Order: sequence, then C-alpha cells, then structure tokens
Amino acid sequence: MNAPSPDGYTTADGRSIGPVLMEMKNITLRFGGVKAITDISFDIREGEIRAIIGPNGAGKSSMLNVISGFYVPQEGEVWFRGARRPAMKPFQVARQGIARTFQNIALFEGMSVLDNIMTGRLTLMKSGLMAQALWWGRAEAEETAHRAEVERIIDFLEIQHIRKTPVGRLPYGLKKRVELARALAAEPKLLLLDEPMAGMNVEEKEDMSRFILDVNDEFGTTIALIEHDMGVVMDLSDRVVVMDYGKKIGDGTPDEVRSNQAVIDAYLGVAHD
Ligand SMILES: Nc1ncnc2c1ncn2[C@@H]1O[C@H](COP(=O)(O)OP(=O)(O)OP(=O)(O)O)[C@@H](O)[C@H]1O
Repeated sequence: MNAPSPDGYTTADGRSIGPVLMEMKNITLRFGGVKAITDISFDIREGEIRAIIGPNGAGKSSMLNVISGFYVPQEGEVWFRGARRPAMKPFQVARQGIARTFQNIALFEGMSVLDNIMTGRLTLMKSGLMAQALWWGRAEAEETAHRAEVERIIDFLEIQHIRKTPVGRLPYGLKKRVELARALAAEPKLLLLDEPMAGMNVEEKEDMSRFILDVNDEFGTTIALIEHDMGVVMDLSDRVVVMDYGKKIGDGTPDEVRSNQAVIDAYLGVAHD
C-alpha cells in the first residue's frame, strides 16, 4: 500500500481507494456519567473496507450509532461528503446514503424475503399511496424499477430460492444475508455492518466475507464494520480503528495494527470468540 494522500491510495491487492468520504473529528459521547467515546477522530475513504474493533464495552456500537445518526455526540463534528453534518434524525442520515445492519437482526419475520428487501428502498421511493391513487401509471413504473433493482440484489446475494419464504423460517446465516440485501437495496454510499458474522459457523462466515468483498468490488460501496472475529477483520479490511475504554488506541492497516503494542496489550492478547 502506498501512503494515503488527499486523493487516496492503492491497496496491497491493487484496489484504488478514493478521497475521504466520512470524517469523525474529536467525537465525545456520554451517557450520563458514562463516557462511551472520548475524543476520537478517524476517517473513512471512498471504496474502503474500514473496521472498528476493540474489547467488549470499548464503544464500537456507540461509534456506529453516531455515524448512523442514532446518537448525537456532545462534542465533535461529523463530516460526510465534504460537508459538516448537522444533528440529524436517522432517516435523514439514511437519505444521505448511509445504510446499516444491526447486531441483533431487525427484519420483519412474517414478511417474505422479497418484501423485506423492498422495505430497504423506502427512502428512495417518490410515489406514496396518494400518488399511486392519483397517478397510477407513474407509480406503477416506479414500483417496477424498484422491483428490478431488488431482483438484481437477490441474484447477486444468491437468495433466489428463498425469495418468497417468510424470514421467520430462515436459518440465522440466511437472515443475516437478507439483512445485508435490505441495506444494499437502499443503494448506500456508505454501508455500516454491526457484527455481520456474529453467531455464524465457519462456512457461513466464509460466505459472508465473500459477499462483503463482492459488494465492495461490484457495487463500489464503501463499508465500515464492527466485528469480533479477528481473522475475519484482518482478512477483509483495508484499515482498522482500534478502540479501548472509549479511546482510540490504534489506527492503520491490519499489519500496522497487529504490531501495535497497545493493541496487543488491550485486545489481541485476550481470547475472543
Ligand atoms: N444507551 C446507553 N446508555 C448508557 N450507557 C450505554 C449505552 N450504550 C452504551 N453504553 C455504555 O457505553 C460503553 C460503550 O458501549 P458500546 O456498546 O458502544 O461498546 P461495544 O464496544 O460496542 O461493546 P460490545 O462489543 O460488547 O457490543 C459501555 O460502557 C456501555 O455500557
């Protein structure tokens, strides 16, 4: 990898990474007396796969929630696509092109896979029910276009065989893949994955890793993820932020992070599942 410049850098495997897409500047987040995040800064570049790691309670989910607008930090600035982001509701952040998956799967269990993925396109839909009633032709054309995009994602993630199946009947690994599909349906510029491999067996983890890499490669989606499985993180990520007790203790390529003594002490020396 060459050194990051304002325009980007080239990864060891020859991928071109672009300029900064999102920048967190001196973020501090408190819950009453608990400081979940203390003065953390880092950036995410266009086209990157960026990981946030750290022991339990380090503040990783809190950071993801700041990025997605669920939490507004007491101090610091969030910059996205070259502009400072004012305090926003999560749906406004989603409209700006940031989609996410959750640590505990958040799908509609009684609805089919297809309909669950369609809900991912809600932020992109222009015609509401009223428009459908008044101007049926246009609303129908829009619906057809949304369906076509959803079918493309279904093919891409190899879930054609379960498209009509209610999500509640699916095994865990497939539910996680449907959640990824729903997030992708929003055509995000930045995709946030909260422990995408949690609870998966080795084969499911391999599948999910491949899909994450393919999404990054084929859709050009920038990805930020939290993950406990260190092998997975180091294989997947271009750069890694390491948190401990709400502070940033490391930031760099997997190799740089692996050899950082503070990281070894805080995290790598401790067994994690
Ligand atoms: N809604 C909340 N209210 C109060 N304290 C919170 C809240 N959310 C997180 N915290 C506290 O903030 C700190 C960071 O928690 P966070 O969940 O962000 O860590 P994490 O690194 O994601 O942990 P894990 O790996 O266990 O998911 C912890 O001390 C946690 O107890």
